Amino acid sequence: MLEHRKFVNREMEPDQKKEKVWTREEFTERLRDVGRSSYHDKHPFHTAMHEGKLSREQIRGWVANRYYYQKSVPIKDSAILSNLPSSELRREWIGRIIDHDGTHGEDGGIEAWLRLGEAVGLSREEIVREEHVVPGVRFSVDAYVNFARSKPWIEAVASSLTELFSPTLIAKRIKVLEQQYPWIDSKGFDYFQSRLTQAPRDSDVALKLVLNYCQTPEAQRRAVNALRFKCDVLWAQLDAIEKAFPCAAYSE
Ligand SMILES: O=C(O)c1cc(C(=O)O)c2c(n1)C(=O)C(=O)c1cc(C(=O)O)[nH]c1-2
Repeated sequence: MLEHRKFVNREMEPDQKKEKVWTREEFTERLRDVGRSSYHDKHPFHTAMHEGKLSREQIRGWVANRYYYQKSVPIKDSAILSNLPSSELRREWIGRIIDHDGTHGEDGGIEAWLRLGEAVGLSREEIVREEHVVPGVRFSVDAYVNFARSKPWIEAVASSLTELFSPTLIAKRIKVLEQQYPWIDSKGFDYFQSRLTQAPRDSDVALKLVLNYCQTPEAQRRAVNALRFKCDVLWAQLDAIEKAFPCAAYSE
């Protein structure tokens, strides 16, 4: 476990001198450092997925549990929206909710995730009933929604910056699923295809906001810590999934 990623006390790091404000470039690098050290692309469950080692049961467990994250993302974004102080900022953010919930006559990401569920052999009903969602996933996702509700909006925006790192992981995942898991109907991959354009656009907006609004050492430190928190949210989900669908089930 320890060789996969470094765990730090979020309150103590990063080591930023009180008086020093990072330049935009330095600040961006600090944020990217968080991804390099702590993003869930390095989680052993993802490593096993990428090596084609997951059983059907494990893939199904992952999809069924991730549904809880997917359905919570627009709730999280609605919480952020409610804390944004201007129409201009709310206009920037509102599209995220539509991306996931859809709009009249157009499906969103949650529907696409349910189609992925069907493509891996789950029924829509068992996903929506959350029969397979384990407590650790529920706790970590709920912590993310609560963070968005209760923290200053710019910290909540900073916590979404894991999306700076997701396109590389998702592009790899599409290839891996197609090549290593040919039993999955590739029609299920629409969700991931849409994220390849949505995530860079969203993280671009979020990064600009964070760079513009976090202008003191304290605000910058808080933004980095928010991103660390979010990496823990993603990591904890995979820990819980791995525990419920363990490595012993790798051989099918
Ligand atoms: O599959 C992934 O690895 C992954 C990661 C992330 C992320 O890094 O936060 C998101 C998503 N997917 C995703 O599908 C998604 O809609 C999403 C929204 C957010 C967010 O914090 O607002 N992150 C992510």
